[in-house]
Amino acid sequence: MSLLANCLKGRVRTWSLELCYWNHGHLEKLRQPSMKINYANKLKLPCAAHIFTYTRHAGLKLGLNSRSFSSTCGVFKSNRHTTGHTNATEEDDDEGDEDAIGDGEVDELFQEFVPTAILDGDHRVFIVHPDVKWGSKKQHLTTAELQMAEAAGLVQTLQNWTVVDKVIMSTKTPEKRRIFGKGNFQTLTEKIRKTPGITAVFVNVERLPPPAERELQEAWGVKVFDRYTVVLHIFRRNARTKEAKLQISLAEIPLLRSRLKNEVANLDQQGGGSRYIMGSGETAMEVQQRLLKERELKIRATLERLRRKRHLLRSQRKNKDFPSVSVMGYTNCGKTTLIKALTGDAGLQPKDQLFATLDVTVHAGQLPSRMTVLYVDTIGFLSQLPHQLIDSFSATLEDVVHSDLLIHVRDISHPETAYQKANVLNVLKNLQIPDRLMNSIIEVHNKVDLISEYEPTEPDCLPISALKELGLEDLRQKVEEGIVKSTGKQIMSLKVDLSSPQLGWLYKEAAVQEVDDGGDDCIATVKVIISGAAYGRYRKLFLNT
Ligand SMILES: Nc1nc2c(ncn2[C@@H]2O[C@H](COP(=O)(O)OP(=O)(O)OP(=O)(O)O)[C@@H](O)[C@H]2O)c(=O)[nH]1
Ligand SMILES: [Mg+2]
Repeated sequence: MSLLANCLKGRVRTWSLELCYWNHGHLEKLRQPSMKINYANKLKLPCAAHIFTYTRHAGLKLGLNSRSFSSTCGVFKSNRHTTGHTNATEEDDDEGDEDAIGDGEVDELFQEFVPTAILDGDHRVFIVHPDVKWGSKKQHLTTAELQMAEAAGLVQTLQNWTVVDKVIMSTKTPEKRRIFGKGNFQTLTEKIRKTPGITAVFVNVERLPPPAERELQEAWGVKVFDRYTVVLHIFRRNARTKEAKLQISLAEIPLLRSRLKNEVANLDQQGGGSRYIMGSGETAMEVQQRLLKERELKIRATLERLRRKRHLLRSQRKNKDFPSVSVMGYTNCGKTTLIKALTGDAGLQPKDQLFATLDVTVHAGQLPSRMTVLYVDTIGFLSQLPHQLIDSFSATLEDVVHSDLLIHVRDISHPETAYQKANVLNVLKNLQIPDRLMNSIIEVHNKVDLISEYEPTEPDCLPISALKELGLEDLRQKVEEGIVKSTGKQIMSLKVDLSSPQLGWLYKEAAVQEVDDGGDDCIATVKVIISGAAYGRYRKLFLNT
């Protein structure tokens, strides 16, 4: 009490710090009406495991602005990365938009609460892959070695993270807290404890429940991560746009909840976790849970505002009559490289990195008939990711649902290519992509340049190399056929009277490809891509039929 009170002394204003709670049993109530709210920047609290603060002003209860709040070893930490990079996404143009969501507002939410385990710098990682040999959890179409290679790839994607050692250990009981049987667990624990210099263990499972995470951490004496945590960390480092940042913040809420449960369980062991906070009628756990709930609602509301804006932009695109093609596939399969090759958009930056693209971006390209299409670059998929993560990105993936055609890019040189395909189709199924789109998928086998003798593995697939620009003309042709089919547009040759407004009308309402007047001043043959509805209007207006 005295430490905190002394630290705060002398800083002015009308706010009051209502309570603070210390892990070593102190329960204090402070009432200092003359305290400045951003004191916490300067505070260093040597052994506070939790500080819960909320302020009251004119009867309103407000969450403390955590940008100015830091707890030395608390559940949350603030973090301020600077990201200089921007992506040309639709959201960039906020000017004149009354409902615009400011960068500051989003950054504040993004930086506000970060699960501490994610923040703690660089890691020397020991990877454990539980190999389930039978039962419903057994993975088909892949092997433990390939899964381990993917796990190592995830770690190596993170700058300054290194893999120190890896172990594949078989288990019959992956759902148990310790995941492995007694003997294997003991062998593993000895190996981990004997490996010098490791700072974390990455258990290659979808999600570890909080009690399991706590127990493993205690047994191994270092931080323990699951796939969810590692992937979120990659996302956090790669996020550029407002929407991606908010989606990540939303996906982190379950992690924050788990950490909270672990912290409170630790406090309970010390005899202090379930105490009521004086005057509030709530326990420490309840206060934090409430704050998290409030945060979740705020993020969801902001995402909804962005979603509405995205919806508006999408309908504007539709009005301009540009068909859209969503390019999706497993992470690192070459989606961005392909769009760059199809559109010549130099702004696109393909990278040999998992989850390089986190933002949906749209790029215009031309088809053989000179029809303009918009290619939508999307976030890559990964096997064994919890629904929460996919759900938080579902607003972004709405673009996929609303496109006219899908291209499924596969890295055909990858040893797990069949497994990756099964995962992508599974995610699409869960996203409830309409049948008409599922049936329109163009499957592209990318990176054929890396295979000495390519043999098609399924009918109707197109071999290409996005990097070497091979097979792209065939792909454009196939996209055009698909678009014509899915949009109900037709390619027609019309005899047009050049003395009437017909040609001008066609330029406005359809996509004119060619005008051939054959030396005749009055009549031209015009090749046009036109929707059934527009052609009906044309006939009514100019042909009286
Ligand atoms: N050899 C070869 N490499 C390719 C080809 N296409 C893409 N790549 C490489 O594969 C890596 C990943 O490419 P990206 O286009 O970033 O892949 P992505 O699917 O957009 O990846 P995420 O956005 O991370 O999901 C890069 O190093 C590319 O140069 C190809 O046809 N041949
Ligand atoms: Mg990409």
